[in-house]
Amino acid sequence: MSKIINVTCAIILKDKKILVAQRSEKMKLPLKWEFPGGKLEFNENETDCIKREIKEEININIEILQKLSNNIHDYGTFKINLIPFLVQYISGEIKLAEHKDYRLLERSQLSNLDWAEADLPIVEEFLKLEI
Ligand SMILES: Nc1nc2c([nH]c(=O)n2[C@@H]2O[C@H](COP(=O)(O)OP(=O)(O)OP(=O)(O)O)[C@@H](O)[C@H]2O)c(=O)[nH]1
Repeated sequence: MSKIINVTCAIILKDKKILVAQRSEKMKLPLKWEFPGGKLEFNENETDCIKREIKEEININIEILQKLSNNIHDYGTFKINLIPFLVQYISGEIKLAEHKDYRLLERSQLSNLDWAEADLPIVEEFLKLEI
């Protein structure tokens, strides 16, 4: 049985749009769309983790608005506990360190993406929020 990995991710609001990122060919789950984020480090809390990961991967600073429901998903070869945060863009120029691409989308466009499977319930929950 594979060990569970704790991963934080951020639904980033910028100019009333939502930032989504595409995984590169070299990453696990190649070319899938996801909310950027990454693995929780030893002794790190979830909010420090998401702020650090977004700075490292996207080069921007964020403010946390709300935590959404986590989703445990088994990919077969690995299992993750995906911990989502709704966040607001604060500052910085978007520069991708690892991802292949990103988009700033309207809510109505989110359902059309080829998402990493673990993100699907998170997209659903976000679409039900009244924001
Ligand atoms: N950051 C992020 N990872 C996600 C999401 N959904 C999802 O299934 N994952 C998975 O969670 C795992 C952790 O992501 P990561 O970006 O820190 O690590 P990685 O696998 O690219 O790095 P690694 O190859 O060094 O292990 C990845 O296997 C990724 O496929 C998501 O929305 N955001």
